[in-house]
Amino acid sequence: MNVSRETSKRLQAYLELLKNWSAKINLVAPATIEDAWERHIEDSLQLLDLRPSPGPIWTDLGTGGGLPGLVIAMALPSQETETVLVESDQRKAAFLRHVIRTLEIQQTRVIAERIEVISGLGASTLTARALAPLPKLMTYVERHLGPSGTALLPKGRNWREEVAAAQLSWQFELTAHPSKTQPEAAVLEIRDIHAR
Ligand SMILES: C[S@@+](CC[C@H](N)C(=O)[O-])C[C@H]1O[C@@H](n2cnc3c(N)ncnc32)[C@H](O)[C@@H]1O
Repeated sequence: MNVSRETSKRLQAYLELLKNWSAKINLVAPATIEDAWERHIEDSLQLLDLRPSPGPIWTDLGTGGGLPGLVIAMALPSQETETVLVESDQRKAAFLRHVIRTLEIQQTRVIAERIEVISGLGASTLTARALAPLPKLMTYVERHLGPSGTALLPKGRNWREEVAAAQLSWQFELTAHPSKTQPEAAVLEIRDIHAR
């Protein structure tokens, strides 16, 4: 996805903060820091291209150091959508809030609690990267996705096995999009979820 020059500058500033704080807390795998634009920024931005239509709430579960939720919040057209980041690790949540304040990211808030205990967020779009295998992730998605919402879930090369395992307990509509940044990986677009 192409972003404006202003957004690109903010994303670079975010990467600087990510690198600085990574010296103290484990925000992303150290080996990925040098290649962070492709491994993290482009990997996150590809989700925006898959967003079905603008909606009021974009929720990112298990945001960690900001991926993909904070990148989405910086790149979304302003004002139309609130971004809600859920991250239970208090130090990571403090980092997310620091970035939001420092880069003046609008319409974005952090919930520093566990996904399982907070009330359903009714997300119009829901993302979660590297949070849990799909069968477990589906319980989180079902809790926080609104009735007509869409989940966009980046998954590694074993995504077909994860889908088969999840289908034992869940019915859902699925479109698998090839990842633009990782060979054999996919972004799973999931909606209309029902427990079997
Ligand atoms: C492997 S990291 C991935 C972080 C980020 N999404 C990424 O792709 O770089 C998983 C994150 O989810 C958070 N997490 C795991 N289980 C959680 C839960 N039940 N509620 C809230 N956050 C959770 C962890 O603290 C961690 O930061």
